[in-house]
Amino acid sequence: MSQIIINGNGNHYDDSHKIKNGNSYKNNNSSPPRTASPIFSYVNENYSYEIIDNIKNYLMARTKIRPKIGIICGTGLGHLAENLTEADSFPYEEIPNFPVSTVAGHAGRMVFGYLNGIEVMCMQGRFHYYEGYALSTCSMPVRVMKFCGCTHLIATNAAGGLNSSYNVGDIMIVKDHINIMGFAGNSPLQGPNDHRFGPRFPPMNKAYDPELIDIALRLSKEMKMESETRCGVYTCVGGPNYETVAELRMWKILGVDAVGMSTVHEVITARHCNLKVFGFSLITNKCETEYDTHEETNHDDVVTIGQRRQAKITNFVTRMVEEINNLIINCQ
Ligand SMILES: O=P(O)(O)O[C@@H]1C[C@H](O)[C@@H](CO)O1
Ligand code: HPA
Repeated sequence: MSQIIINGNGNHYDDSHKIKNGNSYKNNNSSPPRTASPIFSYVNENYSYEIIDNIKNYLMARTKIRPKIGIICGTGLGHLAENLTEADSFPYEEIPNFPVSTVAGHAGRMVFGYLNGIEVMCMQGRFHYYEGYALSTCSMPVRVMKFCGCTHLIATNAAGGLNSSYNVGDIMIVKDHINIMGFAGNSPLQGPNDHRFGPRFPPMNKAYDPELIDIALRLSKEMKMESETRCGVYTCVGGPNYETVAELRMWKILGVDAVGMSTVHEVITARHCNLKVFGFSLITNKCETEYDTHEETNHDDVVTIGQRRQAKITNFVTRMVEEINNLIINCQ
């Protein structure tokens, strides 16, 4: 029988949705559905410096991995984390003060390990605004990455291709974003600023590191992925509904190439605490900008395309991690 419980961390959850620990976790399909905790709903959660530090201490006491690179796996892209060796995995339920992942295609754990010999930490599942979390809650784990020692963030996502030249399966390196939710005054940095995280008014003109973009473009040539690699502008909508034709047409005029429901607030939080960012979208569907079509975007297709492209994405991220690691070593 399920019951609503409050765990030692103050998180409320229904134990009928609790994710199993251990190896059974590897198969995400076996996980029962999860629900966002009502305590987080629409509240601008105050994840203080001390709380983030506690989360860091919890994790660091339980893994020997000391990552410089943090990775966020987008919908259907969690396979990446399965490639980590000597991995230490932490289900979100078990991490003090952590929210839980509720979306299909997001396993819901923080994984530390080696990717081709390089120490990384990886969010296998992220948090979205439409799950009921404040933007600051959605992007809180980015600060945890910073506290764990990361200097770089790789943010990946599944997105709809709005640029009509994009094909399903393409990788779009994010060169910039348009913060549509920010236009309505919604920001992960809203509220009092703790300057120990970063400045009150962080610049955002180099949100996506130009050097990392150049490296990614070079890699795409070396990996013979040039014809399926794009470089464009991403935007994040609140979701969970996909967009109307009129909305998509408007964003196309505004210069958006790909539409998703994440990443922007994570990148803002990352830049606020001075992480260098590389981001890319897997184009999982074409955005429907005509009325006379029978096509409809659906989440199952989004997840399926992610799974189909997982080998390529894993190779690409692995090469990016190697390149970033070289940059880090050369800066020491
Ligand atoms: O977590 P990401 O941004 O990769 O997931 C996208 C946006 C929605 O969560 C979902 C819609 O299908 O995929
Ligand atoms: N719109 C918004 N988010 C998405 C889409 C889309 O078409 N595809 C995957 N995530």
